[in-house]
Amino acid sequence: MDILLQNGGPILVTGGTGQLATSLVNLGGSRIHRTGRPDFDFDHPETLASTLERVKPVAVVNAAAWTAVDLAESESEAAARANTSGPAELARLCAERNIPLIHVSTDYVFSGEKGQPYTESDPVSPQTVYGSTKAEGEKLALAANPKTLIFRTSWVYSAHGKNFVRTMINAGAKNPALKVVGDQKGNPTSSDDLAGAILATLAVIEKDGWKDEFAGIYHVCGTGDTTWHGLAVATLQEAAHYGQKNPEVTAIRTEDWPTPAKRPADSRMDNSKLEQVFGIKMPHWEKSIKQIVKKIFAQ
Ligand SMILES: NC(=O)C1=CN([C@@H]2O[C@H](COP(=O)(O)OP(=O)(O)OC[C@H]3O[C@@H](n4cnc5c(N)ncnc54)[C@H](OP(=O)(O)O)[C@@H]3O)[C@@H](O)[C@H]2O)C=CC1
Ligand SMILES: Cc1cn([C@H]2C[C@H](O)[C@@H](COP(=O)(O)OP(=O)(O)O[C@H]3O[C@@H](C)C(=O)[C@@H](O)[C@H]3O)O2)c(=O)[nH]c1=O
Repeated sequence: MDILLQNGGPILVTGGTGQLATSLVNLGGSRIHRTGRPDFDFDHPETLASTLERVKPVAVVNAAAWTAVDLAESESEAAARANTSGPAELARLCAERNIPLIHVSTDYVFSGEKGQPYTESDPVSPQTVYGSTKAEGEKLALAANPKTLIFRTSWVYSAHGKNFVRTMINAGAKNPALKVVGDQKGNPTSSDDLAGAILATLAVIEKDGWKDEFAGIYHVCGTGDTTWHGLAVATLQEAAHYGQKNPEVTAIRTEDWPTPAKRPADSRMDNSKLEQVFGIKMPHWEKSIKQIVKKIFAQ
């Protein structure tokens, strides 16, 4: 059964064949209109207005972003076009049309030093170019359209696209032993679960009509937390059910896996606002990882 009402207008989903855009297309039914490069390209801002003019959406979900965290350190201008100025212009165009925008953001807007799950009222303090460009994008999108909702998510994985879970399955198939950082904590999120939450939110907005209190920031990540090492172990244990040999997975420290961008040590986020405002509960990551690994081996 479709989550969205059958008889509404088109919902524009940006992000081409990315993880979240694909999940939205798969779950959202006939009202989802997916767009991506070259038709919709933040590097060519004129394509934003032309896409909105053509599709005439009743709402927009922005799932397009620069997500290469390390590469952003050296490609900061392109990252800023995709994560900051592009979303700001998209929000402005949505405001002109008086339509809601769900803009997706990240746990990497936080430094990771709080020691407890972050809430929406915690100040951002990004430590990377990716995180800074996303934090700035949030601010500008909120300012440009009074009907903006920012959905901050984290550690997104799915059966398609580039993500840590697929990387671990591929690496595990080739290597007898893997090393994975065990001192960075967060909430793994299935892109299908995130898509489900976005569609359920749009359904509430359509059913109740727009309310000004809907605008603002929401944390929307898988329930439950772990480390990257914990996620790797859970993924490979599940993969073993499908005949993959289980490699040994050793937990290492952040300093033993040097990267250009410094990841937050603890970017756990609290989802309670999403439940309070929209009545949406996110599934536990340990349940969702089983579904996604199953999908990966069914391909
Ligand atoms: N992946 C993750 O772990 C996390 C993601 N997020 C956020 O969730 C959202 C969705 O991420 P996810 O689906 O994983 O991302 P993906 O990297 O899977 O997909 C992103 C898409 O954005 C498109 N894109 C990149 N640059 C531009 C541009 N300049 N103009 C237009 N489109 C562009 C890409 O297009 P093309 O296919 O042409 O390259 C790609 O299809 C993003 O906002 C991201 O910041 C938040 C937390 C974690
Ligand atoms: C592949 C690999 C990574 N690692 C480490 C590096 C890093 O600290 C951590 C995560 O690795 P990745 O680089 O794959 O993940 P990363 O690109 O940092 O993932 C992030 O993407 C962006 C888009 C987000 O918004 C974040 O929420 C988060 O999901 O695991 C290992 O320790 N061993 C490995 O074999």
